[in-house]
Amino acid sequence: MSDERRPANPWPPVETQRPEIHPKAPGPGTDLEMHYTECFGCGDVDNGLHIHSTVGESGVVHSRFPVTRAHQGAPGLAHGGLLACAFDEALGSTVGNLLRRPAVTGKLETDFLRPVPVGTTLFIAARVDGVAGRKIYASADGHLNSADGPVAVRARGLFIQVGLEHFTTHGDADALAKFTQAPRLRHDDWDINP
Ligand SMILES: CCCCCCCCCCCCCC(=O)SCCNC(=O)CCNC(=O)[C@H](O)C(C)(C)COP(=O)(O)OP(=O)(O)OC[C@H]1O[C@@H](n2cnc3c(N)ncnc32)[C@H](O)[C@@H]1OP(=O)(O)O
Repeated sequence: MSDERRPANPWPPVETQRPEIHPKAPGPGTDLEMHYTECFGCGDVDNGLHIHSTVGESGVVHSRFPVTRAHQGAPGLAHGGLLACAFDEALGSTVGNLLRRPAVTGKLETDFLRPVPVGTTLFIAARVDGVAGRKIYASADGHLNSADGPVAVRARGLFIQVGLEHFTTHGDADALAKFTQAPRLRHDDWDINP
């Protein structure tokens, strides 16, 4: 089905406020470092997605996902679940870097409009659309092979702001300590009160 014929639900689905870019958010032109070396999306992980992101103008973050044979589902084509993963990363990174609020994915929906062949690079443009209390709504378009190439995948995500104890309670406290000691990620520069 073409994009135009897909039913369009209102987005964001609730009344929201305009997102406020954090004063210490990286500015336009900044290449974002991997937020965690072991992250499957942006980290230095064998057969990971190796996504690189750059802050663009007007609250847009541009991410590139080079699709390799390690990312196949059908022969020669990217696996849909890994494409969803790429958008989770791109959206989560946009929320985290621009708002500097720790947040986790509550809901992620994807529209797969065109196949994404191995050997292509998906250019993902993501933005924060609105904020309602702890709920942060973000969306992204994934273009084939260039920033203005045809849109192959679209995604919308709801991120829920959490306190840092979310990660120490449910995750690896030592890894989190290393994560938040990195100068760029100092958590006293975050908005951590949900
Ligand atoms: C400088 C910084 C850089 C950092 C870069 C970082 C990059 C990171 C990149 C990595 C990217 C990868 C990122 C990842 O992979 S994150 C990993 C994947 N996600 C998770 O593991 C999250 C698991 N879920 C939970 O922990 C809890 O369920 C959470 C914390 C989400 C909510 O449990 P909590 O008990 O705390 O809150 P609540 O249940 O009262 O909900 C609160 C509000 O939210 C609404 N709600 C919740 N869920 C949904 C839903 N599905 N649809 C619609 N609405 C939903 C809910 O109705 C309520 O609304 P309201 O009643 O208030 O109106």
